[in-house]
Amino acid sequence: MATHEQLDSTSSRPVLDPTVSVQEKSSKEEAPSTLKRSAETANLDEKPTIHIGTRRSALAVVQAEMVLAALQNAHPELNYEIHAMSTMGDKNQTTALHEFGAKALWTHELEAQLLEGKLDLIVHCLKDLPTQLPPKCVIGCIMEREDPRDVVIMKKGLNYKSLLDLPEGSVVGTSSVRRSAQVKRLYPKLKFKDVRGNVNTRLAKLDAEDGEYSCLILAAAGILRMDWGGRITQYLDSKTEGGSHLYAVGQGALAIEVREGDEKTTAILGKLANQESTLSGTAERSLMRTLEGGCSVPIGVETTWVEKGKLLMKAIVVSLDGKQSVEAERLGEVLTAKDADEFGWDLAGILVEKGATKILEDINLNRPIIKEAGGA
Ligand SMILES: NCc1[nH]cc(CCC(=O)O)c1CC(=O)O
Repeated sequence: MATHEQLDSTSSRPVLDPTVSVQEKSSKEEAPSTLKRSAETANLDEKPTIHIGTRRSALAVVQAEMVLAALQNAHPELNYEIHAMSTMGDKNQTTALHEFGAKALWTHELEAQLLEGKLDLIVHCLKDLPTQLPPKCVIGCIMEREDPRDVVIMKKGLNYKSLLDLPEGSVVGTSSVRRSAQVKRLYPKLKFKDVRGNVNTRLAKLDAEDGEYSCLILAAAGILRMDWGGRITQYLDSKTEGGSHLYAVGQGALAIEVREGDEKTTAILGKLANQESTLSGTAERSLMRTLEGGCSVPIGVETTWVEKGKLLMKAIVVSLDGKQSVEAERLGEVLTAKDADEFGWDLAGILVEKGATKILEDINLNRPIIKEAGGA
């Protein structure tokens, strides 16, 4: 397919970049989670090394360092190295994300390294992981979720706090159709503009004096991990004044991808897994898989444990212009992965009964179809 070349021409071959790899040694004076130039690369002892793959953005590297710290704590008998790598999605900053129509763009170069054995695990935001992983790749664990909500960050110097405060015609920066569709639905007076790049780049664009954005909508999790929580002016959720705004499937949770059958690495990850985050993440992903949505379609969710083993999940599907929407919720017992899968599937079924398919079909019909290189 011609689209293969189109995408490939925007990227060069992925390489593991030694300048940003971290060689962890046993020496106590080294802060375990500090990224440093690896001048001295030799391990001074015989500890086996776990190779951790991640994308290269500042947030991705911070996340990999969090995982490294947790692993070091659980298994100090091992060495860890972070390999940060540019991916095709990082390099193509011009095409709107939803036009790629393929989430796997962000991950398959890392997965190739995983399958070759050059990496032992890959740290991802669960949100960025396609619901269908490539053959021989599996989720080894889902860690405890950070705040999953979206947040509003106002431009420096503006005195507004919330979306309700913004005057007519204000420009909201977001590249997510889930965010823009939900906000359009509630605030038709606002305008939307794509904002690309890593979280730090986006904040710089927001604050630029001649910048056109009044605010950005981002995931709380990324902002909090970068230690920029002070910039958050509003948290968005189902109870927000002005109207409900739901988050992306998997948002806020880190997931670790491993080779299928790699018992050794899977066992090492045991202590990092979080049961509630695993079950809610599984239920959300089951809903999305059933609706065949990706990050490119406006599906929002909110899952809450109302008591131990009892999950409440709200979901919304919105048309791109915000004019049509379907909402549903479900409360039930979720104790196992199988329960979680069925729970998500059931809620998807309710959404379909209420007309979600029509909205999703319209979106898919109007999108340029660009298939991922080698993708199905
Ligand atoms: N789209 C990129 C992306 N993938 C995951 C997060 C946030 C961190 C997380 O969900 O764990 C972000 C940034 C954002 O949406 O603001």
